[in-house]
Amino acid sequence: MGFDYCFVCGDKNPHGLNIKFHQDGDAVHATFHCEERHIGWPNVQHGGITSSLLDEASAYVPLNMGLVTVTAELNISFKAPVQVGETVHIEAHPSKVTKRLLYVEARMVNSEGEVKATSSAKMIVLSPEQQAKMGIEAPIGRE
Ligand SMILES: CCCCCCCC(=O)SCCNC(=O)CCNC(=O)[C@H](O)C(C)(C)COP(=O)(O)OP(=O)(O)OC[C@H]1O[C@@H](n2cnc3c(N)ncnc32)[C@H](O)[C@@H]1OP(=O)(O)O
Repeated sequence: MGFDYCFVCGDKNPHGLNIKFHQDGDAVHATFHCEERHIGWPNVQHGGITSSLLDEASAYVPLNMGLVTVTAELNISFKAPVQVGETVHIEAHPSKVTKRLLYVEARMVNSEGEVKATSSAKMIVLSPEQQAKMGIEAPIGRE
C-alpha cells in the first residue's frame, strides 16, 4: 500500500528510496541499505534520510488501520551513525490512539541489534475535507 511517487515508498519515483513497509499486527517494519548516495558527511548516512524513514514508518502505522494522517510532530534521537554499507531495520508501532491523534514510536537498528535512532511521532488523522484541501487522494493499494 502507498503512493506511487512517495519519496520513501513510491515504486515509480526514480529519485526515491523505494522502500517496502510490511505490516505485522499493529506494527510495521522495513529494511534499508545505506549507499554512498544517502550520505551527508563522508561515510555517514544523512540525518534527513534517517528522519524520512522513521517518519514514513510512523505514517504507515495509521495507514494500515485505514487512516490517512500527516505528521504534526516528530522527535528523533540519533544514537549512532549509520555507515555506508550497513543494512538497518526500521520498526514502528502505536503507543496511544485517540480519535484524531496517533502517537507512534519507531526505531532503527542494524543487523547486530545496535540502536541507531529512535523517534516519537504525533500523527493527526485528516478529515475528508482536509484531505481534499491538501490534494491527498485515497491511498492506492498495491501490496
Ligand atoms: C504513503 C505514505 C505517505 C507518508 C507521508 C509521511 C508523513 C508526512 O511526512 S506528512 C507531511 C508533513 N506534515 C505536514 O505537512 C503537516 C502540516 N500541518 C498541518 O497540515 C496541520 O497543522 C495539521 C493538519 C497537522 C493540524 O491542523 P488542524 O487539523 O487544524 O489541527 P487542530 O484541530 O488545531 O489540532 C488537533 C490536535 O493536534 C494537535 N496539533 C496540531 N498541530 C500540531 C503540531 N504541528 N504539533 C503538535 N501538535 C499539533 C493540537 O494540539 C490538537 O491536539 P488536542 O486535540 O490534544 O488538543
